[in-house]
Amino acid sequence: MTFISAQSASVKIAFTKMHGLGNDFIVLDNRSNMITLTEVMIRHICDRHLGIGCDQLVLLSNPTLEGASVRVQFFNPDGSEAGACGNASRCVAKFIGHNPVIETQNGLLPTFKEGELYRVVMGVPKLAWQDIPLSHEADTAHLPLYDGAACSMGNPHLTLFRPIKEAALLGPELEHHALFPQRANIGFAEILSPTHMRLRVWERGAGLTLACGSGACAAVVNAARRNLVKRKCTVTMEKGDLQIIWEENGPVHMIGPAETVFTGQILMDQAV
Ligand SMILES: N[C@H](CCC[C@H](N)C(=O)O)C(=O)O
Repeated sequence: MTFISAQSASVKIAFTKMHGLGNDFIVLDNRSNMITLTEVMIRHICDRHLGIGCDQLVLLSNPTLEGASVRVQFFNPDGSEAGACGNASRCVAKFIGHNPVIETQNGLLPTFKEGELYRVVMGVPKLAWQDIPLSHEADTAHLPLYDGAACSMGNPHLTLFRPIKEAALLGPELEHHALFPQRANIGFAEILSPTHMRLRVWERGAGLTLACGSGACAAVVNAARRNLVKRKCTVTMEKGDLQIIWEENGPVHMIGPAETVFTGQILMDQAV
């Protein structure tokens, strides 16, 4: 329930704090259409010192597509909007309940509660250079950048098969590399076996995060394309595992936890 009260020049916005394996989110339920978010407000809410703090802000609104339960928009702390956010999609499935179909920029994502975990069908990965997008034609399975591989899960991902400790070092520069006209999320994957990898992601617009759901999907797709792993693979990140399954000629499934931490209200200066 979104609670809005306007006192002089400030407004109170109700929120729910959630996370998926430590990738944390502020969820704003705007199905009552009471909130008008600006980029300045998004950056303020996401700020871990001046606002509440999160890796992404998740805005829920009424669906516009046939078959959708809820429309979801994902915003990075720098104010940019992302077409996909796997960990947040599991949190939305928990928040809404009853296996909602999530409407995103990338289409409809079916969700399913499975015991204490949530499955999100994340869509078919886009492998063509134009769809990632890249700035020019390239073999997206073997890029000149550290021999990485790229795909889109509704957001651009470069996967490097390099030590995860290099994420903080190489991530910032590669996020803004000229090869990615919309920037990119940079995943560092250590292959442990044909069915297990360790992953750390430098996220576009957010920096180093503890987990990245779409990044885990992209890493399995990119590794499977190079026969480094099977299409069903466990991805271990800092606070736990995701199970990723890439169907033959089909969508990627992601299965993992979603936690609610607290609810509250943030007081925003209307001028923000
Ligand atoms: N930073 C990403 C969005 C969040 C992805 C991540 N938190 C996930 O769980 O997929 C981007 O700009 O594409």
